[in-house]
Amino acid sequence: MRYAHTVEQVRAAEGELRQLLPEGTLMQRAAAGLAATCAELLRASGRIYGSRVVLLVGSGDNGADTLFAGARLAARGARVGAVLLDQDRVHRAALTAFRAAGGVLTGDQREGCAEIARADLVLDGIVGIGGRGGLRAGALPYLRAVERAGVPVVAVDLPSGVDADTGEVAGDAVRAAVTVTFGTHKPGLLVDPGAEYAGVVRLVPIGIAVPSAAVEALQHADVAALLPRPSGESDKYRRGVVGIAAGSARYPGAAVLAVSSALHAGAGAVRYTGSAAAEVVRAHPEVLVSDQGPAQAGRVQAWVVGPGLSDGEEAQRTLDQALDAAVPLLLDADALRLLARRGPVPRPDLLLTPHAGEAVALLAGAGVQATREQVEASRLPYARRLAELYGCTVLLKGSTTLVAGPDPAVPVRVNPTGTPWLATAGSGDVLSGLAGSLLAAGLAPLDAGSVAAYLHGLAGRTASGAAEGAPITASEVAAALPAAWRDVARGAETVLSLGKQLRIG
Ligand SMILES: NC(=O)C1=CN([C@@H]2O[C@H](COP(=O)(O)OP(=O)(O)OC[C@H]3O[C@@H](n4cnc5c(N)ncnc54)[C@H](O)[C@@H]3O)[C@@H](O)[C@H]2O)[C@@H](O)CC1
Ligand SMILES: Nc1ncnc2c1ncn2[C@@H]1O[C@H](COP(=O)(O)OP(=O)(O)O)[C@@H](O)[C@H]1O
Ligand SMILES: [K+]
Repeated sequence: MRYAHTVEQVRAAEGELRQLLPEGTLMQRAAAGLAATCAELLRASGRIYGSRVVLLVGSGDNGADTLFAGARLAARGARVGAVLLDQDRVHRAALTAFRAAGGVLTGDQREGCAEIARADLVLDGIVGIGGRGGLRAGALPYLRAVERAGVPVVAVDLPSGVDADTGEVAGDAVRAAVTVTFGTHKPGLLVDPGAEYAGVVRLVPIGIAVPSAAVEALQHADVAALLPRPSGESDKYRRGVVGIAAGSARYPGAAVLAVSSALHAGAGAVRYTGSAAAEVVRAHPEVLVSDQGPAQAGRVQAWVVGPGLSDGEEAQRTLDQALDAAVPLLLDADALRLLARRGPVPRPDLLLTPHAGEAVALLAGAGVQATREQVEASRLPYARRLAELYGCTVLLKGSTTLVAGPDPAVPVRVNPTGTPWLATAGSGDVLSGLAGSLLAAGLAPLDAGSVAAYLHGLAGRTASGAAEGAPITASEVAAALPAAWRDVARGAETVLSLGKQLRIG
């Protein structure tokens, strides 16, 4: 599991440890880890000796870490220049160490920008966890120079301008190739839009012990431990039967897709009820179909209601029957809009899987007005809010998928395997069938949602191909689920080569 903690938690843990250690120890640990990563990057693209490095140095300890790391690089022969964003407020000891090691201060803004244009690497030490609001105006000319030169940036602790606790970006922020973060991950490094700015994230342990995380991300081993596997005692009923109420005359395909992924997940059998029975059986002869609603469709261990269901009276009846059944329930797509009309039905065994637009409808159903843009910009707070308002687990889909439970003390799960190639029609139907099947196999809603998102992301990547990828269909994502499952079950660490993907390992 990969954990992320809030600024408040980090500060409390650092405060405790600092009492026990000689002054400056934590900062030196941070600087050493930072310098080691920078040295590795410089070596990979040439050599350290004679390479050009520019430090963007803010007024706090983030700037101090950067100066101490710059001193280490200068001592190894790099030509390191520092831009002081606030000439009057700079960590004195760090500046002294930097100059003693041969580091130089750049002159005025023009000279600083010219240095950036020639640099091999820029370190962003403008602000770390002490940053508030968007970046201040003084830093912007240097950011523009970095963008013009296309020089890679290593962000120190987190990209300046990204909110550490939420991943929100108010105004400008640094776009890093690599972020070297200290002690623990910060939620803003794992959740978009912040995660987009962080690039590859590397954690430098500095010895702090932090309590229960605010956010966590599953890794292969965690998912492998949660995957339901049949044993010698198993039969199809004991493995769990999932019921799918989906599809309509207009959208029969949604039913086929949800059923198809449900068949490839943990359940031993899939029941289908709805108007697309003929299409479902043609595609998947192994499915038990019924034209009755959930109340008469036979026993299941979990229901999935919503993909392509439409929102008429029949759909409403289907939802009501599924809500009455005393088994775990996943609501997606049209069922979410129907639920929004009626408002929260708090149930610990309920899993909602909205995208941002459906989240807006659910929020409105609970009396909270928000726009799609607001939800996308503040994914973490809105996922938490929805889970609290609806008293159930919420999987918020999109650029980073989050799964939040109703108890605010339980960490929100962020999915590390997503790929934008999944933004293809019907891929949400595949996700809901998969998660429903895992619910039927006995996983708790938080586990079912996060394991489903993990496998769905891996399947998307597998279907799309390595590196740059290629467009995929939702059917191909469903077909790639067994490969994703095997990959996880083997326990092999998938080495995914692109920047964002490296966070998995
Ligand atoms: N606290 C500790 O024990 C450790 C802290 N470390 C470093 O210290 C950092 C936190 O240091 P600080 O608490 O001094 O805070 P920061 O250095 O993150 O930022 C605070 C300073 O930035 C200014 N500032 C705030 N918002 C800004 C904005 N939007 N634009 C420009 N300037 C802004 C403030 O006026 C203040 O002077 C961490 O991110 C990490 O890099 C590490 O050395 C590890 C140990
Ligand atoms: N930019 C993105 N990056 C990663 N995943 C995405 C992105 N956009 C959408 N997705 C994923 O694609 C799927 C789309 O689901 P959904 O919006 O319900 O589409 P549909 O209704 O067509 O099935 C979700 O799993 C979502 O998380
Ligand atoms: K920074």
